[in-house]
Amino acid sequence: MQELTIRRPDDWHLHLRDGAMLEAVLPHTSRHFARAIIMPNLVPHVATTAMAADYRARIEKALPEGDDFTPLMTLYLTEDTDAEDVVAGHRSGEITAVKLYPAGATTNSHSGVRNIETVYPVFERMAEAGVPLCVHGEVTDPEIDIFDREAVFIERVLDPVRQRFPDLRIIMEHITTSDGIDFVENGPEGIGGTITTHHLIINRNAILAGGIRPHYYCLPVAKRESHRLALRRAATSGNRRFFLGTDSAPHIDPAKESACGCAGVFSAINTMACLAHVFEEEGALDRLEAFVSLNGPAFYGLPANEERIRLIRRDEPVQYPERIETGLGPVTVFDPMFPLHWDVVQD
Ligand SMILES: NC(=O)N[C@@H](CC(=O)O)C(=O)O
Ligand SMILES: [Zn+2]
Ligand SMILES: [Zn+2]
Repeated sequence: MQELTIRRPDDWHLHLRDGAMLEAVLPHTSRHFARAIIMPNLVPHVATTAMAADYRARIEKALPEGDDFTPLMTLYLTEDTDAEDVVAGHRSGEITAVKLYPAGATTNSHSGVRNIETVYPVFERMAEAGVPLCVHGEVTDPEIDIFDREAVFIERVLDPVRQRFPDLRIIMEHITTSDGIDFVENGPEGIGGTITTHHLIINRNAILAGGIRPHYYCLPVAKRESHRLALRRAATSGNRRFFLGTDSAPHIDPAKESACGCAGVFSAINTMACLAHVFEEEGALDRLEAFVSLNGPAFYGLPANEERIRLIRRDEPVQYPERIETGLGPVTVFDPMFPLHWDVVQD
């Protein structure tokens, strides 16, 4: 039996939704994670500091008794965002970051940004005030092949923004390509990147293995194997610029198992077990703590968590539910397609 003790991890990209879904999924994150960056793509989207404060209160109310979990709130950037509200919200501690969704890029992104230059004045104020920008990095141009949308976004949007606002802290979220890894790795200090659990495990073939597998469909869509290997190398390297953002994104099964299924993988329950497996496979268990517990807070200028969790490798596979009930319908749990032997124990 192998054992590993690490600082309690944080999740730097998480969808908790609202209402009954929030109540059903939150305990699976708060059990293992101390903090999470909470995505603002609700309907209606979290547009102002006041709305973020209300949402935070709903999250705190849904927390299981005794769980110590801090939601780090974000604002959904639109072409109407008030830069002064962003700066004031960040200064007061209510807002940790601002989230850029290109309009139409992903779930609930229709109010996102159409023309990037219209939000340049907001970036200007964010750069001055030290407010980080989280980015869903895909172009939405239908002419661009879906597998190329991340690389093209870097070229058309991210790189120009980075050059124009050298002081803006930017997190390229859920990186799925070696282009994304290169951008973060070779960029200046203020550029970071999150990597999901599932993109370390599946490549694009998983979505079409013997038929359409909607539970492996997420955005950005998984890419070819060489990209997955680049993600693994970056995540397990210890490089401080890369940290975990699970992008755990629950949708009820009928919404995924449909002629036009939603994008999103729900992985909150078994993420730590999957990651321990991946890091063990890469001979990098000693760098798991950097990826899940140290690099993220360092980037965001927050202290690492003091509490510890223990990971134990059991001889027998550890069982996780195939799906959870939510009150709205079942939500399928990410299946890594290998047995999980790692168990998380809290002392
Ligand atoms: N990742 C996804 O496939 N889906 C996310 C949105 C997002 O992070 O792009 C969701 O909210 O469902
Ligand atoms: Zn996204
Ligand atoms: Zn997401």
